[in-house]
Amino acid sequence: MDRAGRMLSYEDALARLLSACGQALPTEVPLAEAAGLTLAEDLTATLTQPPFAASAMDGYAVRWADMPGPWRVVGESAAGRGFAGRVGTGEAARIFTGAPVPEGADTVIVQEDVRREGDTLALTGEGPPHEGAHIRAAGKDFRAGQRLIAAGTRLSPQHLGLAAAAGHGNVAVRRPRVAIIATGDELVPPGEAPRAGQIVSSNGVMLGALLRAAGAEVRDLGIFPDDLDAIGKGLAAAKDADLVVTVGGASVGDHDLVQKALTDAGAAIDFWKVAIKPGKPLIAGSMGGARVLGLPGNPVSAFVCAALFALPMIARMAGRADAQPAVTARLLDPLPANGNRRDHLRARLSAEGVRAFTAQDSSMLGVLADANALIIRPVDAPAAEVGSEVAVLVLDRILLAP
Ligand SMILES: Nc1nc2c(c(=O)[nH]1)N[C@H]1C(S)=C(S)[C@@H](COP(=O)(O)OP(=O)(O)OC[C@H]3O[C@@H](n4cnc5c(N)ncnc54)[C@H](O)[C@@H]3O)O[C@H]1N2
Ligand code: MOO
Repeated sequence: MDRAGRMLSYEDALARLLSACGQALPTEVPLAEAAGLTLAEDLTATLTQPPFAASAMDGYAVRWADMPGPWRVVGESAAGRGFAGRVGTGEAARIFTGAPVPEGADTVIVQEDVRREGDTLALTGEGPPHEGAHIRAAGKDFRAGQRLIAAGTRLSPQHLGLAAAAGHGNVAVRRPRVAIIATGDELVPPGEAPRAGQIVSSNGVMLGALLRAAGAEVRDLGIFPDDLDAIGKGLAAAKDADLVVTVGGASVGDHDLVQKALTDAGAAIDFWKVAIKPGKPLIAGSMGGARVLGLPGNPVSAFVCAALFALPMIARMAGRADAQPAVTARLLDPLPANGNRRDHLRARLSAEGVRAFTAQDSSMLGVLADANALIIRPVDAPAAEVGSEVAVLVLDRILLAP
């Protein structure tokens, strides 16, 4: 709800959250750690690739004017060890893939097309199709000074290869810092045996992985009991983050203390409750320089809220354009009319279409783990027949979105 007491729509909530997000400060990271992170500045080549005219095949470097031979072999050019001499009229140099083309030569003949006896080389096959055949010109890929990757690009493994070839060992990225605080007296860490009334805190590890995969630097601060002082200590430890994510204690129960702990810590609450399902009791605010998202404790609610709101916030803080990972798909089963909250049904998307799971309780991690998509049901959507088209959030895509 906003201060006027209305429950916000998904669209208004997202717009408010995004407008409060500034860009995280740039930081230098080694290329080996940069996959999935967002480039802070345009990346420009400091090297030319290939740095020299290079052979694309194993064979012989010759002058096109001397075709169809024969030739006298005068030297060898290997990758990393070029031929210092010159290829003159009637001469050839043995050459290997990736090796510099010697001065004087302008064409490479593949070795399958020649017969060599001693230093004499004769054409036996078709030979090169044209002057310059099988030679990669210097700078064919890129040249020093050329802008190769734009600021705001999410770095793929291919971008890292390009950046390395272009002369970079490090890159400047924006990696928003996220702190995660789980709250609840009933929680024990993963791997620990719960006693009576306790459950394992599955949200920290799930959200940490989700947000890390989205390009954030995540600190999971662990579990804090339902106690104002304890949650306050967690918030104090989180305050240098760009985004503080609390989970649990967001609702109306006597032990749901997150809002109170936030205001005690000096945070300003922007809104509480969004017209979405699951995840209605979402809290949004700011604490010093940090944005705060208070996610509901039910694991599916926490996941859906993080997917819908935390991921676009991280993208904005990282300097990326907002992603649009929704697609349309045909329904394989009918759906009933929707109510007054935008619903996000755990579903399975295949080449044939999309099918919602029968069980949609927001505590069910088994169904969430089987789902590869969320069917989006707009507010007041009418019942939908088999074969009708629905909007679908593809879960793989929310992480890979550029
Ligand atoms: N009277 C009302 N009750 C509830 C409402 C409401 O509007 N009126 N909203 C419901 C909805 S919707 C949700 S969602 C939940 C959210 O509640 P909280 O954010 O306060 O979450 P908790 O009460 O702390 O926990 C809910 C549920 O999730 C489990 N949980 C909590 N943290 C974790 C964790 N880190 N890992 C795994 N599971 C966790 C917790 O044990 C509870 O079972 O409120 C409804 N109630
Ligand atoms: O919205 Mo709660 O997240 O329905 O379970």
